[in-house]
Amino acid sequence: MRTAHRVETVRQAEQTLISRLPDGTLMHRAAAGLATACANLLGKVYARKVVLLVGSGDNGGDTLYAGARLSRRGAAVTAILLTPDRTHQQALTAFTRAGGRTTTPDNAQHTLKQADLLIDGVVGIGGRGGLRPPATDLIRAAEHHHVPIVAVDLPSGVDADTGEVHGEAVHATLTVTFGTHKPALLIDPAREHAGVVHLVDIGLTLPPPEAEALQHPDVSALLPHPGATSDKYRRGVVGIAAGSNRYPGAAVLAVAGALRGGAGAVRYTGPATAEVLARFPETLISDKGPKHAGRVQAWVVGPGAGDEQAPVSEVLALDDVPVLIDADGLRLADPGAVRRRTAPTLLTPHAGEAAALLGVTREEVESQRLWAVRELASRYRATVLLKGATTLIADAEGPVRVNPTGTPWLATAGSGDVLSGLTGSLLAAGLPARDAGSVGAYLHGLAGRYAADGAPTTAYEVAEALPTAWRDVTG
Ligand SMILES: NC(=O)C1=CN([C@@H]2O[C@H](COP(=O)(O)OP(=O)(O)OC[C@H]3O[C@@H](n4cnc5c(N)ncnc54)[C@H](O)[C@@H]3O)[C@@H](O)[C@H]2O)[C@@H](O)CC1
Ligand SMILES: [K+]
Repeated sequence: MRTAHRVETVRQAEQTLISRLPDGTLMHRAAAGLATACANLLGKVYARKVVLLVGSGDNGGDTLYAGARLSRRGAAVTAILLTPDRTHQQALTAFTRAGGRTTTPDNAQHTLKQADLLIDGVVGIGGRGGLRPPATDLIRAAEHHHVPIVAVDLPSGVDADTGEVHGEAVHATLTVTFGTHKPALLIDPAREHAGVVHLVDIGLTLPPPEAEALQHPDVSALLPHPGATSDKYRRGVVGIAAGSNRYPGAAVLAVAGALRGGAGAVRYTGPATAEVLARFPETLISDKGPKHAGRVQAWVVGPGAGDEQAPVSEVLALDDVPVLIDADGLRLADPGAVRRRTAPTLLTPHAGEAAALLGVTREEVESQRLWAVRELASRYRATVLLKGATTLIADAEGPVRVNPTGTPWLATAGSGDVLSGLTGSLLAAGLPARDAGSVGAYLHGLAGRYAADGAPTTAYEVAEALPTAWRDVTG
């Protein structure tokens, strides 16, 4: 599990540790990890030209100490001091003693152009807002000359706690972060600025995180494993109330996902019976609507539903069954009915659907994804899975889950229907809504990568790749 903590939490953990250690220990740990990561990126250090962009806080201090280490190993290191009178003094002394040179922003253009590496020490967790001049121009110049950038703790300019970006921010090749990830390193749009993220352990003891990203072993541990005595009912039956005369394909794709999600059986109700049976003869069919469909451990409602209100209301009224609401179902669901439910409810909007539910623009959702997912979870008293390049899964409280496996190729018609079926199946197999959502998103993302393999793919192929993703995770 990768975990991310808010700035306030990091500072508290640091204070506890600092009081027990000799002065400067943490900064030296951070700088040592940073210098090693930079050396690895450079390949060889001797005679390489390294430029430091040094801000006014301890982030600049880390950078100068790392620069001193690289200088001792033979690199030609130049520090651009953004605010010379407010530079970390001890670090600056160590840096110049190690042979490092300093310059001012006005004289830095030529040095930057020739650099093999730029280390961004403008701001870390103490940063507020986007990049400010003169750092803005210097970063732009480095990006223009294709100089690789290593961000110290965070790419400067991003908001550490939310992943929001207000103004300009560094685009790093590598971010070396200390003690724990920060939410901005997992959540878009900031995450896209971080490049590869490397965590340096500086010995912090931390409370539960603000955000977390599952990895293979976490997903493997959560996946349902049928025992010798499991029959199809014990493995769970997932009900799919989806599709319409206009969109029968959504039903087929939701069933395709559901059949690969670990439930023992898939029951379908809706107008696309013929299409579903033609593709999947193993589906149980019910023509009486969700309420009288027979035993079901979780319902999926909404994909391709068009304006069919009745199945949505019926499913929401089934108070002892977990329900996943997707696509058209989100628009058709009465918020009061969702809030009143006692069994788990999982809403799975994309940014546009989330915007409509929140009464804001799509751009607002995309730029404030953490806020949007939490706000929806709190308004609906439900678990919410907000789809995107990094899908977020949140309850009103507790760590938000961030899915790390997404691929842009998943932005294809019908891909969301497969995800709803798959996730509903996991719900039926007994996973709590947050786990079903995060495991579903994880497998779906991996399957998308397998199906695409660098070329456009289709939703149906994503569903077909789900068993490969499952085996990859458990193997
Ligand atoms: N506290 C600790 O024990 C440790 C801190 N470490 C480093 O210290 C950093 C935090 O240091 P600080 O609290 O000094 O804060 P920062 O160095 O992140 O930044 C604060 C300074 O930047 C200025 N500033 C804020 N926003 C700005 C912007 N948009 N543009 C330009 N300047 C801006 C502020 O006026 C302030 O002087 C961490 O990110 C990490 O790199 C590490 O050495 C590990 C240990
Ligand atoms: K930084």
